[in-house]
Amino acid sequence: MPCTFPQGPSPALPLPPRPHSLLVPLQGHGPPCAEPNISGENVGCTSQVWGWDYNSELLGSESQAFSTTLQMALEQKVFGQHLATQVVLKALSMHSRHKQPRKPLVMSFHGWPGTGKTFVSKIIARNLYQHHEARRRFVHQYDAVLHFPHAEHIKQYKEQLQNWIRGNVSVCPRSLFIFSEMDQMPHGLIDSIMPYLSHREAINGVYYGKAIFLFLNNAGGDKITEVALDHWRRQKGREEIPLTDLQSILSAEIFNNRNSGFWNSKLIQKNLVDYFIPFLPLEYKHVKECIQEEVRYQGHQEDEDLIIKIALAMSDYPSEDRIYSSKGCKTVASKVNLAT
Ligand SMILES: Nc1ncnc2c1ncn2[C@@H]1O[C@H](COP(=O)(O)OP(=O)(O)OP(=O)(O)O)[C@@H](O)[C@H]1O
Repeated sequence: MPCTFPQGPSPALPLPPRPHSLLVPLQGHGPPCAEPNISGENVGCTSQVWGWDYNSELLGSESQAFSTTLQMALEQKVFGQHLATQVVLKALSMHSRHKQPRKPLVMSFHGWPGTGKTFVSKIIARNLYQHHEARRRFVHQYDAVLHFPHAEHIKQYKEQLQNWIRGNVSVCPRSLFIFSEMDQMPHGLIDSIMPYLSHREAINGVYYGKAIFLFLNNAGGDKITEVALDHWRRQKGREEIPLTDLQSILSAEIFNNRNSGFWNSKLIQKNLVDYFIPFLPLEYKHVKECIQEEVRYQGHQEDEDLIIKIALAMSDYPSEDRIYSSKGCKTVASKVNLAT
């Protein structure tokens, strides 16, 4: 069963003419089709080669083991994001248990830079697909700035994006799609994948319910910070910030904000995003933990004074109280490198 697929775009260049290819879904026991990944390279997707079928649902004890390992990774490595980690864990555990989930799992991460959105998406990818070769085949990253730089090419991008998703899911149903820099996404582009995110059986023989979509956005970050700051000013704990309020604030904000890739998006209107996940602004103590982690990673001796100095310098918002780091933990590695 031969398959041909479109090639991915050359980053930041006008798109080459794209072949109209016939996408043949992999049905049960046929030989593996070549898979289009973002680099345009064709690789197969035989999910069993690593001793584990990544395309099948997790059964009882496997599901429990997956949840426990993911929970440990999130709790140990991610600082100050109790809301995000709770929701991610619940959503993934539920989705991975089902043989035929009703729809793909769609999560939208929101927050200031450096708060852990990409970091968490990497932890998810690593835990879902432990083998690096599996990650290469099942995990697909799209960077709006890199892959969709020219708003005037939106028509081509729409077709291309549909082809990539259709092609990837037809051979690797449990594919993970990560869209970063969503704020730079040309308006309307993301709606082109709407049919794949809806509740359906299969479209032209391809079933999308097992796929997972993650959207990473800065849009909504200011609103999250407003809510967090308001809580802090009313002397309420970070843990008391209500998730449900934030979720509705986020969906409204990204729909109405012209600086968001979801501006006026039908995906939002039709409620196809399952979870809007807030990444809270990081406080001094979280930045300090990031610095400690980085000091260890770079193999330096822990120097408490130095760690405090860097963490204090990074806590800069709002200017009068300096509770949060406006860059999160983003520049920690270079700061530690320079200071040691
Ligand atoms: N909450 C966190 N806990 C632990 N480390 C973090 C956290 N947030 C950020 N980091 C560290 O900072 C680095 C940069 O963060 P990350 O790339 O996840 O930010 P981001 O939220 O995706 O930012 P942007 O919106 O600019 O893409 C991570 O690789 C990680 O080392």
